[in-house]
This record gives sequence, C-alpha cells and structure tokens, in this order.
Amino acid sequence: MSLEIRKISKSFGGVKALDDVSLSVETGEMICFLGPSGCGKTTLLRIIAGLEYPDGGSMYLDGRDLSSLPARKRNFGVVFQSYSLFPNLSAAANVAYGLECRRWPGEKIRKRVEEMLALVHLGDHARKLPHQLSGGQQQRVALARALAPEPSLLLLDEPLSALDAQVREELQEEIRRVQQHLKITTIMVTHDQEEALSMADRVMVMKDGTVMQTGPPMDIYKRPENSFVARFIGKMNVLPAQKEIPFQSHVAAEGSRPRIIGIRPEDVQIACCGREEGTFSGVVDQVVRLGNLTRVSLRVESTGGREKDLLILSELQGMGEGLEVGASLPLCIQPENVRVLEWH
Ligand SMILES: Nc1ncnc2c1ncn2[C@@H]1O[C@H](COP(=O)(O)OP(=O)(O)OP(=O)(O)O)[C@@H](O)[C@H]1O
Repeated sequence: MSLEIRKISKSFGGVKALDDVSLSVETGEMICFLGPSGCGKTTLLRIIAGLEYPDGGSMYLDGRDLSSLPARKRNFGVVFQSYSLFPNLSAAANVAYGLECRRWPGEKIRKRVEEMLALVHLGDHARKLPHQLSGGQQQRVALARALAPEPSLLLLDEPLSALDAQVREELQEEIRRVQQHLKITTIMVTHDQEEALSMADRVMVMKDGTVMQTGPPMDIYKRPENSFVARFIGKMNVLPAQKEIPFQSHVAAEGSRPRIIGIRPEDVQIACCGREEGTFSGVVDQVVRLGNLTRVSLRVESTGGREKDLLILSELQGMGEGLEVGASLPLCIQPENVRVLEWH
C-alpha cells in the first residue's frame, strides 16, 4: 500500500521533534529514515504506527485518512530494536499469537506460522523458546511475527542495532530479500548510513526534525544537496568556494554563487588527467593504509596567497605503495565531480 505523509509536526515541551515533514512512499517501496540521534526519526515512525499523535499534519494509506484510526486497527507490522518476544512462548507460538488475536482459524494459523518461519529460515527452530535462540534468530522470529498477519505496512525501528556486525549484515540481506519477495511497503529507522544505503529504495536524511534530502541511495551519495548530507553519508571534502582555490573554475561553470563545494575523496585523483583545468598539486600530509584502500591527506597551496593552505582528502584503491609524507604530487579533479552545496 502507498503512504502519504503531509506536513507532520510534533513537539515535546519546548523541543520540536518534527517540523513539517512530508513524504510519499510508493506501494512495495522500502524507505529508510536516516539521521543522527535525536533527529526525530523514531518519533515519525511512532506517529505512522499510531503510537504517538502529531500536533499537526495528516497521513493517508492508499488515500485513506489515518488520523482517526487507532494503532490496533492500522494492521501494521512493527519490529523494534529489542526483540520483544514473549519469553514463555516458543518461536511458533510467538508468530501465532497475533493471528490468534485476529481469530484466524487453527489450520490457517498452523500453515501461516510454518510458512513464515520457513521464510526467515527458522523452520527447524519452531519449538524453541526465545532464550534458546541467538539474537539474530530472535529478530528473525520478530520479523516473522510482524509479517504473519499480512500487514499493510512493515515498520522497523533500528531492528539490527543490538546485533554484532556479521549477523547484522546477514539480516540486512535477509530483510531486504523478504521485503522484495512479499513486495511489502516498508519503512526502517536507522542511524547507520551503510545500512540505509545498502537496503533502501530511497533514503530520507533527517536533521533536527526536518528533512534534509530524500532520494535513491546513489543520488544521496553522488548528489548531496547540502553540507549536512554530504558529511553524514560517507566522507566528503567540504571546502569554501573562493577564488584562491585552484579548482574554483569548476564551480564558476555551474553559474551560481556558492559558498561551499563538496568533493568525494575518491574523486580527488593522484595523477595527471591530461587536462589543464582542475589540475594542481598537493603535498602529502598523512597516509592511512586500510588494506584495500588508502586515505591520503594533502596540503594544497592556495593560489591567491591570502588564504590558508587547504587540506584535501583523497582515497585510492590498494595499498598506496610509494606514497610518502612530504612528497609533492599532481592532483586532478574532474569538473563533474565538484558539487555545489547549501550550507546546513
Ligand atoms: N516522549 C518524549 N518526551 C520528550 N521528548 C521526547 C520524547 N520522544 C522524543 N523526544 C525528543 O524528541 C527529539 C526526537 O527524538 P527521536 O527519538 O524521534 O529521535 P531519533 O532520531 O529517533 O533518535 P535516536 O536515534 O536517539 O532514537 C529528541 O530531542 C528527543 O529527546
């Protein structure tokens, strides 16, 4: 089902948790709310779930106004960070619980529970109690339980943040697989940018209760609209756009009057690219070798003499053999890789 969120606001005392947030989620789409702690993402998810009431704004599920519909009538599947399974019920009984509440017939429940546990690869663990399952397995049960009643929306609130890195990665793939298989409209809250970029069809980046940018992961990464998104997603050289900077000419070509520009470290190439424009030199300040990747800080002399030298970060594949601190190297930035950013 599709979800339309229009100008939702919410304050707690003097704190504005959400300020005029709007978003359209298409049927079958997976959206991630991404942002630092306190940006309002959980509050928005709770409002969608009906667990919190907005001060203003409206929401529509397939065109139907949600404001008068209480949480229990929304038929949304919710998975929280803490597994919140009933400790005294087996995995199967946990999944069956919501169906019993909805008075599904016994045989239909049995079939659905089997189907759901198989979907999350827990068919052999149906009789186990939560404490006999690992954290990752418990979260799979929680997912099966949320999906069993055929919800119209799946809402995931940091479902993986209590798990260790490897289990987390497995479950990221698992959730995405299940979500695409069932084609269920899904919203997930996370503060982990990699998680958001790898799982979502679109990411909504939030800061201080407002939306900074919404778009497909590649757009958010390649074309951040402001310095907050640029810095929050991956690494970005965020620099003042002044005449004294050697690659200023790229910015002038965009025809605006920007105050700052952003360049991804992987777009700062250490080598001559044969073009005069965008070629300059930098002195190696620091080299950090990460195995498959090397990060190099370079000091770039400002051409006007008035401004201080700039530090620019470059990232290259491999071990960066032969790179020494103090060496002067030719650098190149392709004009299309310089982004003009709004300040945030
Ligand atoms: N029940 C509440 N009472 C008072 N203030 C609240 C309440 N819930 C949230 N807030 C405040 O609203 C703001 C947004 O909180 P919210 O939990 O939505 O952020 P978040 O982005 O999900 O953060 P986190 O990742 O830390 O959970 C914060 O300043 C928070 O302190």
